[in-house]
Amino acid sequence: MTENMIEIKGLVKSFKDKEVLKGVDFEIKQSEIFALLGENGAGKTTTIKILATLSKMTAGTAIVNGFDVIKNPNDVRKSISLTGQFTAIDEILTGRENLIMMAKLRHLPQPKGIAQEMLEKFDLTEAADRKASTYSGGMKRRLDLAMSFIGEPAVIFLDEPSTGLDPKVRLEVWELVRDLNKNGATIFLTTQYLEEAEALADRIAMLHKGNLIANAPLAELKAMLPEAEVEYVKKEPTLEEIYLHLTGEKGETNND
Ligand SMILES: Nc1ncnc2c1ncn2[C@@H]1O[C@H](COP(=O)(O)OP(=O)(O)OP(=O)(O)O)[C@@H](O)[C@H]1O
Repeated sequence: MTENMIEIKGLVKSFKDKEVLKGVDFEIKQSEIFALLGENGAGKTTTIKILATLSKMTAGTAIVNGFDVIKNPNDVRKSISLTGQFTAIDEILTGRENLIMMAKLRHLPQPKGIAQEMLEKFDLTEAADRKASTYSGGMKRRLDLAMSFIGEPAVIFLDEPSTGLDPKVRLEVWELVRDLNKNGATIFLTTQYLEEAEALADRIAMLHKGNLIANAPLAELKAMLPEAEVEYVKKEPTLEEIYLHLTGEKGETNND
C-alpha cells in the first residue's frame, strides 16, 4: 500500500475576477516524481505556492504529508522544501555559509558537518568559501538543490529546476533530482521542457486553462494517441546531442 504524500481536491484559486485554478484534483504517492506541465501562466507556480503554504486557495482542500495546508501550515513547512524560481540562496554568504544557515534553520545537530557533506555530494567543495554571488548559474542551482536536501524533507518542490541552464548542467540537475528521489523524497516538479518530464517523472499531469487535462504515467499518455505510422526519414541529431558530442560530455543518448 502506498500512502499519498499530496492530496488536492477541488482546488480553486482566483485573483480578483480571474480564476486561475478551476477545481483541480490530484494525488501524489510517496516517493513518486510528479511533473506538472502547462503553458506560461497556466497556474503551476500558483499550485506550488498553495501547497507550500505561501498562498491561500479560494476553495478546495490540500493535504501535504498528512497535514492540511490551512489548518497545520507549520507541520507542512517542516515537511517540505522549495527550490527553483524561489531560490533560497543568500548571495552575500558563501556556499558553505548558506548550507550551514539552512541546517541551523532546520534545527539539525552539527550544521558544519552537514554543510561539508553537501558540498562534497553536490560537487561544490572548490567554491565552498566563495560568495554565492560569484557562482555560475549551474553552481547556484546545485547549491539550491543541496539546500533543499538538508534535513531530508518528505516533499521537495522544484519549480522549473533547469530553466536557463545549459544542456550539460541540465543533465547534472536531473541526476541530482534522481538522487534526491532515491533517498525517498517525493518530488513535485514543474517544467516547460517536455523532455524533462519524460526523463524524470513517474506521473505527468497537464494543466490547461485552469483544469487538469491529463494525469497519468508517460506510457499511458503515449497510449492515448494512435501509434504513428512508420516513416522512413533520416534521424538528425538534436542540437543537444551535437553539443554534448562536441564538448565530449556524455549525454542520455547511446551511440553503441
Ligand atoms: N498575485 C497575483 N495577482 C494576480 N494575478 C496573479 C498573481 N499570481 C499569479 N497570477 C496570475 O495567475 C496566472 C497563473 O500564474 P502562475 O505563476 O501560477 O503560472 P505558471 O503556470 O507558473 O506560469 P510560468 O510558466 O510562466 O511560471 C497568471 O495569469 C498570473 O498572471
